[in-house]
Amino acid sequence: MKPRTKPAGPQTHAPEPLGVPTRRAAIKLLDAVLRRGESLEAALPAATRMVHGPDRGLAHAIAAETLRRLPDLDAAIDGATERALPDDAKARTALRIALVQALVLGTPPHAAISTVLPLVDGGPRKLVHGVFGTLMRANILLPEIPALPPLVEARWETAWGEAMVEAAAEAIAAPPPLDITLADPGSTEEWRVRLGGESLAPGHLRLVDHDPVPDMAGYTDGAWWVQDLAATIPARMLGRGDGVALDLCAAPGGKTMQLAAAGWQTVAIDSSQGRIKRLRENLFRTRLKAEVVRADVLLWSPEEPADAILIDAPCSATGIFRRHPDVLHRVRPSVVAELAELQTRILNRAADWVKPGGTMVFATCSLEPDEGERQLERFLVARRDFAVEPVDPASLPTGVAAAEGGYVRTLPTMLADKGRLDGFFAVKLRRT
Ligand SMILES: C[S@@+](CC[C@H](N)C(=O)[O-])C[C@H]1O[C@@H](n2cnc3c(N)ncnc32)[C@H](O)[C@@H]1O
Repeated sequence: MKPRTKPAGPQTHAPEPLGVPTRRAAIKLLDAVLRRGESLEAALPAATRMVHGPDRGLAHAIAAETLRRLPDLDAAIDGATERALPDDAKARTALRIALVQALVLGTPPHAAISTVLPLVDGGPRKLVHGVFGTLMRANILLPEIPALPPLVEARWETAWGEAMVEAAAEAIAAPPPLDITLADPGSTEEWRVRLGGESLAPGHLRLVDHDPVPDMAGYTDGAWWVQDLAATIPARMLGRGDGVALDLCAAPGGKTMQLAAAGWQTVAIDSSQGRIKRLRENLFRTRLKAEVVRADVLLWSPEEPADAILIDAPCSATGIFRRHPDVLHRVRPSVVAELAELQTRILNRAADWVKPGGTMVFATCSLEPDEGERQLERFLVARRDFAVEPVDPASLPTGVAAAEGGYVRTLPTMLADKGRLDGFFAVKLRRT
């Protein structure tokens, strides 16, 4: 006879204490970046599947702030532990997110630790509790100017010098101000009066204090879109539209909208379905017109050569580290080398699509010379039918000038008293 068992019923679990799933999501985000080399943006949907509404934003904020302050958080942890914890130890991860909440995000210490401890149950709970308590009792503060990860610091010091490294460290302390681009540059003063802020170029406004973007006047009506000032430079370099412009690697469409608003007959090409969807939504909201093509530019080609081409090439994105601090921890030299090779292929292919006498702008939001200056050097050797076209100084934002080689290089040292600039490289080339 079979032994009697309890009838199977629905499984019940004790509900987790409030706030714990959000911290678990933050840890998943950190794992995705630090262990698997994914971007925060790409990891967000899967990591935050179990949290909703504002808790998603909180999970993202905990992970992003941890990445901003990682070397300083680790230094604090190492100063309070007898033996250094391995980089990927559960205890270190738990302490990082408890500390960042208490020291940066203003979470009361008891809430910061009580929402983290359940995540190390059955593991190093005592250690985490003890180290956190020691640091709180010592009233530690993180340094005002964050430390950059040592490998990034060394790489950027070699490329740009000490002053740039200092500026980058200051810049990582907080997310950048909000830059917006107006569809009609002629309305800049009108919108400056309505929204406040400062204009650093025609059609640009920089705002420090503002409402959530969708609630701001003019957003729903499509009068403007969010776009970092440095990111507007490549399309500014092409000037007013005169013919057909191909926008390669176009989504989510910041530069497509600039080109369309400047009068170019614009064709926007991108391979990503999700990002193309956002590009279409942006065009719909701003009522700007462009032909949208979903294609891999390494396989696609236009029916006819174009008057102008803008290549905002896929890159390491290290220039936008203020908004995407994950790049500081996941972009290794091998990643830069791979992307530089892809950029070379896209650039050489697109060069054949420029009409004789036409222009091409190549740009990357990178602080790695291999994705900018070196890329240009290689291209000019390979393509004798192209020359660097001088940039009209009036097309550049306040405080930005072309370098001696005719290209534009922006660094976080620039506009230091006005909220700084992202790192960008852009060059305008003419087919002779
Ligand atoms: C720097 S982002 C573009 C940003 C965009 N230009 C803007 O201003 O909003 C690079 C884009 O390149 C696209 N991309 C990457 N490889 C591609 C390829 N082989 N063909 C087409 N698009 C590609 C990515 O999907 C991504 O949207």
